[in-house]
Amino acid sequence: MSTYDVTVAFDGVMQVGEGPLWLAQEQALYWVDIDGLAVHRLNTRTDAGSGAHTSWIMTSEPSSLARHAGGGLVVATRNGFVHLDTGTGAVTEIAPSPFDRTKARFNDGKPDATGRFWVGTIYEPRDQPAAEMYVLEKGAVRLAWSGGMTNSNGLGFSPDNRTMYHADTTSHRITRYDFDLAGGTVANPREMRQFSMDKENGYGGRPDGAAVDSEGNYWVAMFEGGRIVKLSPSGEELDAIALPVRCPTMVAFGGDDLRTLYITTAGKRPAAELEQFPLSGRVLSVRVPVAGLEPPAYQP
Ligand SMILES: O=C(O)[C@H](O)[C@@H](O)[C@H](O)[C@H](O)CS(=O)(=O)O
Repeated sequence: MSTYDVTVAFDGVMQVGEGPLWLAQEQALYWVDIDGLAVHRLNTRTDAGSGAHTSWIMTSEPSSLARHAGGGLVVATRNGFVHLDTGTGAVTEIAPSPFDRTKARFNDGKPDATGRFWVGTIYEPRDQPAAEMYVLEKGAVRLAWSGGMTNSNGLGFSPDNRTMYHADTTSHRITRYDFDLAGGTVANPREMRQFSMDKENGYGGRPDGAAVDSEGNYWVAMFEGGRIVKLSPSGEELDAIALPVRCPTMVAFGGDDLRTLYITTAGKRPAAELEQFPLSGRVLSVRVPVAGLEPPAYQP
């Protein structure tokens, strides 16, 4: 395991920091606080001054972000997909969520190279694998698949766009799919990595949000595992980053060279955990030796 120097990128405390997204054009990191109902921006330009941090309050839980090709962001929220004009703060509905909002919300999402925004759900009762995968395509929402998962997470696409990576946090499993970019479909699911669910013997956490680097390796936040794990496309553990928090939630590559890994974390945790890990809820960052990929924009 390499040695990494983890620092605090943003010292505000999130309830459930998630969905980090780097916008190279702005040299800014965006992320959400799911239970805080907020979208945040950190302008990393040294001349940002008092404008370094901005946030916007949503009307329901935001869970993931995509850059909108027309400007601003697409935000996946419990109530549906909205456009956030980050210049004016205006929020405009794109499409309502098509599921029972009393039992589910949108969760982790990623745009594909054609500009579709893939977003899974979390089935909140967590008593059956009833989560779903949706796709926002040209303003319309379609169901990609249903079931087989409880908390949809860990979405990523290989650099050649021929593989989709996906995690179900609850079952501690990461799956690879053959991805048809032109058709927007997946096939041939194969287990990529099954993490131990034994919380009594060296528990390493469960896969949450993830990102794929320019070499095609998959970096995943291990919730309650206190680490980021780097996996090869076949699921072999190549490296790991130990963190000063127990609950990282997702990673995104940023910085002017895409070699800064930003890490969102959960702050809404038991008091004993917050005492042991006082940086819980912050946005962390760490320099890594490989560049990431800037996610594509959503195409309306
Ligand atoms: O993906 C999310 O919604 C957030 O990262 C967290 O809610 C996290 O995934 C979730 O709490 C993990 S679990 O349900 O406790 O396994």
